[in-house]
Amino acid sequence: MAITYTLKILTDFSSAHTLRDYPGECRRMHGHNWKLEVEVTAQALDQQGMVMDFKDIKKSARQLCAQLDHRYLNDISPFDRINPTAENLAAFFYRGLSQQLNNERAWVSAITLWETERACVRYTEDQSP
Ligand SMILES: Nc1nc2c(c(=O)[nH]1)N=C([C@H](O)[C@H](O)COP(=O)(O)OP(=O)(O)OP(=O)(O)O)CN2
Ligand SMILES: [Zn+2]
Repeated sequence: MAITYTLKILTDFSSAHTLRDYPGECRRMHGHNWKLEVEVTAQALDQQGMVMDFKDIKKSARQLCAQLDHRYLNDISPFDRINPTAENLAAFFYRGLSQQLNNERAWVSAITLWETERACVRYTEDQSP
């Protein structure tokens, strides 16, 4: 029987963006209170009986959010080059947090980014450490 544990933490940040080449009002500058969910998965626990300390996941997620908080996203790399869509932001968080948190036993398995209370993207890659 395969066992899988998936942790999830929630944090948030506020920032403005404009969507380039967008045929609607989102091409004008506007802001969101983004909500970020980070999932970390493992199939075995550490000696403390944890996948990973929630505190470590929250710390890394908050540090990355701080780079975007109260900023105009289109000014910040890589969103000065690629559109600051929910999809591209989710990939940015996935890659950044994977670099910081993944180890031989546990890995960032999904990022869910809520752009509004009614719309989010869930981003995943190959499910392996
Ligand atoms: N696939 C995507 N679609 C849209 C994105 C995106 O990042 N990925 N972004 C936007 C805009 O940034 C917009 O601010 C969000 O629009 P929307 O979800 O429509 O939010 P509203 O609250 O304005 O819409 P309601 O109809 O009131 O729910 C657009 N699309
Ligand atoms: Zn928007």
